[in-house]
Amino acid sequence: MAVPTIKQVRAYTVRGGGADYHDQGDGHWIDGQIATPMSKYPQYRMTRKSFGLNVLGSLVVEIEASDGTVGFAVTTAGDIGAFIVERHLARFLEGQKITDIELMWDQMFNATLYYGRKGVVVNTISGVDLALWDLLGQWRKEPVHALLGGPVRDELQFYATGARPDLAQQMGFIGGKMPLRHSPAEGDEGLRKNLAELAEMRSRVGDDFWLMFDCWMSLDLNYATKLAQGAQAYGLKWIEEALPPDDYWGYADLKRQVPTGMLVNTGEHEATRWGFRMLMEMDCCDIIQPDVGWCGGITELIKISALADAYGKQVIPHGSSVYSYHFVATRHNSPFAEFLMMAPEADRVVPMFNPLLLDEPVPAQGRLSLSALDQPGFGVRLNPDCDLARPYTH
Ligand SMILES: C[C@H](O)[C@H](O)[C@@H](O)[C@@H](O)C(=O)O
Ligand SMILES: [Mg+2]
Repeated sequence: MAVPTIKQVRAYTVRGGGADYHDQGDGHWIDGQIATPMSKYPQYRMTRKSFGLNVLGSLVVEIEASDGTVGFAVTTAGDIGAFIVERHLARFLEGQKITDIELMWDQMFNATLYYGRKGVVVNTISGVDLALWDLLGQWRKEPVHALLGGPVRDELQFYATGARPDLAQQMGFIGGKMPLRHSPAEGDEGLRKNLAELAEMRSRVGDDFWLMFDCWMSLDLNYATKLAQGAQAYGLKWIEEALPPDDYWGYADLKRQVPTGMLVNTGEHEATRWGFRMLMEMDCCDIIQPDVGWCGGITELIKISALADAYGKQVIPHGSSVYSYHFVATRHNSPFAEFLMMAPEADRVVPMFNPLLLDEPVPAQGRLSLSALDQPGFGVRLNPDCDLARPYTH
């Protein structure tokens, strides 16, 4: 059977949730007061939308093959991503065999090296890469995890990220990751509030349920060290993304300074095998947390994960719905996954990329059977009710 070629690549944008899950309505827990690198500016302290965390919006990449098969994927890149796809990356895709994913990835990455390397450009390349894997799965009529060598477990288990770890425990998740709400700008009083919130949650969930802090790049080394030391009394399992992503030196120091047994994790805003090589060679963290929609896609995450395995590191991808589930299912060093609670009060399970994807599987009792991931590609469809725009063509 002749391998089809890529006939056309199309890039759409959409607002309101979806892959850019920070793009939510007012009052959502994810836009409450959460510590960020902008918290030192009082006018940007109370919500993250105030400084523009949701400016990008979702990018939808659709790839049509010569035999009519269509693959798609979504990521966080919005209009910028649509421009890059239509006006730059499409030339490396159209006319290529749909199986030549490594070749297309290498050309997309090297052609954008002069203005990319990380951030929204690699988010965009990731979105194209995920769409290519979806297309291949659609054509071969196989789920992506089968294309990656097959599952090593028959179900996935999840921790939940959100404002209510106590409710996540009742829903059967294996742990709860809380956004850190007070930044160093609020001084020792803010530190006390952070620890009080952890203490309160620990009192609700008992001693064995995992509790973690997500610090979203907002701290300095001294504050992070004091927070970790204070949190030991409440059994904090890990301190996540305490420092800005480029502070490899700070992470290496923090990992040496936290209480024995507490994990230092990071990586969701890191990209490519080279970025994660830095994290591992400098011994910055215990678990790496690449986002498959931001780090370079499945093609790059395969490389990152193999390197991590050689270092004896676990790879627990940042929450990215089906795009990470198919990967996690196939990796020995990915024993659990993240599920972001996207209900405004973090009080019920709703699809992570709601409302953009139809058939998006969600965990029940904190677990997801591989049988829920048996459809071709990533097993999801675009919601036709979502208002897609195509701002650029080529
Ligand atoms: C909950 C965190 O503040 C972020 O919103 C979240 O996207 C990310 O850091 C995570 O690890 O889920
Ligand atoms: Mg995080």
